[in-house]
Amino acid sequence: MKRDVEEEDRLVINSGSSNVKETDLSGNFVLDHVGEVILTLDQDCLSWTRVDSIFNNHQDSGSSCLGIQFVSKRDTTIKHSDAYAVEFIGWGLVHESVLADATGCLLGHASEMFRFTVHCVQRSKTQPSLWTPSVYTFGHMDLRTCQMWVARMNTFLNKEAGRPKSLLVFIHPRSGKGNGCRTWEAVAPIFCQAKVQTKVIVTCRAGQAFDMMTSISNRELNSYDGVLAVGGDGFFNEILNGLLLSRHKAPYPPSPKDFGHSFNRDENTLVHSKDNCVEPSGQNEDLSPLLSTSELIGSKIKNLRAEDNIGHSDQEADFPLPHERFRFGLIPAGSTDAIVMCTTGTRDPITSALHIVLGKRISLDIAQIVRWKATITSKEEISVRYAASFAGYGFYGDVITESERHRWMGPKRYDYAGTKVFLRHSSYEAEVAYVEVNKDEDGTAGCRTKSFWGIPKKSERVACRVKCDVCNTKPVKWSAEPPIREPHLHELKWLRSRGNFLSVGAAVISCRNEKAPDGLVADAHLSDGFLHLILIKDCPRAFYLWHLTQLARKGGNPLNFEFVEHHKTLAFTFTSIGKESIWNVDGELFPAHQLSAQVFRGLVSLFAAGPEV
Ligand SMILES: Nc1ncnc2c1ncn2[C@@H]1O[C@H](COP(=O)(O)OP(=O)(O)OP(=O)(O)O)[C@@H](O)[C@H]1O
Repeated sequence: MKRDVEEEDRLVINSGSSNVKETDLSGNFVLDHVGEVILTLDQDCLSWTRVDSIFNNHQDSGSSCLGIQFVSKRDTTIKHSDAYAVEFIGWGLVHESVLADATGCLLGHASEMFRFTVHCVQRSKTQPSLWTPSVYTFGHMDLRTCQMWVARMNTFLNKEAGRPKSLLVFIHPRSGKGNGCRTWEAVAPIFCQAKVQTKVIVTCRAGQAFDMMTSISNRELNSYDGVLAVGGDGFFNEILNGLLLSRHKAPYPPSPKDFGHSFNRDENTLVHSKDNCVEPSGQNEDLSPLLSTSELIGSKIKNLRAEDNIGHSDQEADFPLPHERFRFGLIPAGSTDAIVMCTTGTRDPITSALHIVLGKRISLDIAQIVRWKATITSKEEISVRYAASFAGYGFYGDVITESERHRWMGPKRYDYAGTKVFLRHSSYEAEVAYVEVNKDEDGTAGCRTKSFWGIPKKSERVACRVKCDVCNTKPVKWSAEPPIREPHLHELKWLRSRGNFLSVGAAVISCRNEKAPDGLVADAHLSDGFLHLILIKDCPRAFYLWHLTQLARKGGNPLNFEFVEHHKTLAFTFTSIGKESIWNVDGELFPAHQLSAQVFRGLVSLFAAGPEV
């Protein structure tokens, strides 16, 4: 007989409790390695109480035998929001008693019965950002009872919003220490258990993921719930650019009147025809023969604009940005993995995979960087890049240039290159103009220059975290729109800084990583719509070392120095004046003599919940 939902809702099996609601299911089961429990399922969670209270105060943390970790007896609830799979696993052994002998091994007997497992997330007690998968096995002698609980649990899990069903996965096999494929193998079972379909592509060359993201039709892209990068920040940047450069329609950044390029201030559009876009010159290749990988991609990116509709055969299918459903995901396998650190609070592939299968969502600001000239002598050649974490010049560009020469060293190349560039102590003359942000637009915004050369002051920091108030309280009008639009362009107040800089940097997010635990800008937010412009003026090497050591220290104050300018802004322009360095965009090389940049608030979403701090 067909049982309708209402009738099923009233079903209560072996209810030993008078508190059970009509909509709940309740029944006696055996929880593997715990014993007999009364199991209750309601719309928020699956919970249990132990029938046998003899062991209530015994072994209340998870036990192990021969290296196998068993469930903790202290845990008595699994929230649906923390569960990602429920599976009926058939007939087999369930361990019923929990006494441990002197060696910690479990004694007692096991019985055969029908079983189902619940896969969920467990948060580390010492490091709340670190998540591990955990599995609970419940047994019952009746097949139909087990199957019904599985079906009902799955009904609740299917109601959990935002969980992905189908993902496109790119793996960079040579990322970081060359562990891209092994990293994916370690997390792939989580996707299988969660019944997430994955189309996996292992890249054979730099630029392949970019090409595929550019040429994939919107219809096919819309058939996925997201795209995952198994690799580092540079690989993520490649995928991000593949999607945005061909689909994001937006005016180029605003600039001061004397910046000297063809941004049409009246119409808020950029006047550049295909004639403006020249093919990569040999000169460019000469400039940095070592940069072959990223410049190869760069040259492909160069003239690609959303308006050209390159690679889209199905123009009728739209791909709106920001996209309501489609998200990016990042499984860390790279050398720095700053984006993962900032968005999950840890650098752990399993944690990232769990954020993804649980369908977590966080918005991310994205900077649009428009290069007008690659070198002082080159013709105007417009090239656009999007950055999710950081764009830097001077020290940062030199480190990435140097490190590219020593890619064979793996992640250690950054220490080597950093030391070499630090000892070189080069400074570069440049002019930076940036948009002043009024205090009423952001209470903490505006220009901050530091007051003295002495002991740094502790600054007031509101770090970005899970359910961040700063990221979630901005007016909707800011969302994913250009930060400044007509008719407000003429109202912009441009401030300037000109001089010799050791580095010029623009942080979109805090850029935490293992070398800089709080990041370059500890109070940068993932989606507040601001860029943090960090200008480090030429100073004695010892002072610069002091700044770097503050950067490397948890709780340090790298920005509280007289020679450091920190400006929260919406857009900036940069022109090199004397000797040149190279820009570093999300860890990838980007030669630019003159560029402009702006930030788009929450332009893309990531499968992540934010850091627990
Ligand atoms: N199969 C491949 N072979 C070589 N390079 C590749 C391949 N796939 C992607 N790349 C490129 O390698 C670059 C670095 O990738 P990734 O970020 O994963 O590594 P990484 O070791 O963390 O390096 P970085 O610190 O520069 O980010 C990216 O620009 C990416 O385009």
